[in-house]
Amino acid sequence: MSTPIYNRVALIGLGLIAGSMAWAMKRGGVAGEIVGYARSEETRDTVRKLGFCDRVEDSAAAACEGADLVVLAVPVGAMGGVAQEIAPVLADGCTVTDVGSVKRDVIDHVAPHLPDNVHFVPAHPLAGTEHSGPNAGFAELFDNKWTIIVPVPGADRDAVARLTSFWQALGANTDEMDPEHHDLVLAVTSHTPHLIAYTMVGVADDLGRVTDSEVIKYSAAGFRDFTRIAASDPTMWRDVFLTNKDATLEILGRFTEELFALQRAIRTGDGDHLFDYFTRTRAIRRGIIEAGQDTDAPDFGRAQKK
Ligand SMILES: NC(=O)c1ccc[n+]([C@@H]2O[C@H](COP(=O)([O-])OP(=O)(O)OC[C@H]3O[C@@H](n4cnc5c(N)ncnc54)[C@H](O)[C@@H]3O)[C@@H](O)[C@H]2O)c1
Ligand SMILES: O=C(O)C(=O)C[C@]1(C(=O)O)C=C[C@@H](O)C=C1
Repeated sequence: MSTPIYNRVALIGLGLIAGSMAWAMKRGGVAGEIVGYARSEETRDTVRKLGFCDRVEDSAAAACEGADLVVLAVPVGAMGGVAQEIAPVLADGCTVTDVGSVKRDVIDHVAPHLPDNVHFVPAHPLAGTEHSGPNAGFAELFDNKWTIIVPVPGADRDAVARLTSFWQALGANTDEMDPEHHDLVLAVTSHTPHLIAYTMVGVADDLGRVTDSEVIKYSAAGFRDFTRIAASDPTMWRDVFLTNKDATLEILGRFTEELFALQRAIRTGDGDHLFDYFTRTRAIRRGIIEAGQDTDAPDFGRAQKK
């Protein structure tokens, strides 16, 4: 068993991400002790039975006492309130991090509550599933996925380096970004695609001439992928869109323009436009497969290139 990177890790919010972190910490001997807290008593009891925390406390403050790493793993809109609650008990020199899907808003709402003698190092693991809650976590979630570390100006480099080693020990690859760029990149690669999936499934549900049972029975692979994404947690995604407003609206504006252009090409029979567009988008997919970023993809993408 390797030497723990942190002696005591406090997880606040015990759902998919915290549960996966805890299982991955246990797998790699990354933490001396894992202490947890979630708002609902039912979740706390479930985690006591699941056993991914060594100790589950009945308040966020009690869970954070003596921790050298505190992880905020609650919906983005709840981060500020939790930071305010735990601030008085944070140990001198400890690191506070978060796993929120949006970074600018979390920094703006968490940093003002934290005392000067703790290090705040925001982060975002780019890994998840459509499932939520403590039963959804698993140790392999972060293996070979990216975690983006988003240091605040003047961040203590030792604290950043230690959190980076921590994420690497959980199986992730790491990169650094500033919060604005992070939020724009994620608006393109995660947030707007989720909104499109929610919309498409909503359209199918609203369509009177195609029944829900037909949608379920005849759903083709593309639509089925949309339904998986659209089954994601409503609280989490409500908070993502409310807190990454500007970047999401910018990407959505561009999306709508391109959609209208495609709509026009279909109406006017402009096959060249459709063909050229689809050729360009196929190159993006091939790029992802060639970079080894889609571990679910069959090998044919690479084989075809040879
Ligand atoms: N699900 C994903 O794919 C994914 C991926 C990366 C990052 N994230 C981010 O990670 C965070 C957690 O997401 P998740 O998927 O683990 O969610 P989840 O719904 O599985 O778990 C959230 C947990 O937080 C608890 N909680 C909610 N409000 C709270 C509060 N005020 N105080 C204490 N506990 C509270 C809930 O009871 C639950 O235990 C979110 O900020 C999300 O944006 C999610
Ligand atoms: O795989 C999924 O189900 C996800 O939606 C995970 C996903 C993503 O968009 O890739 C969702 C939100 C995150 O903040 C990070 C990862």
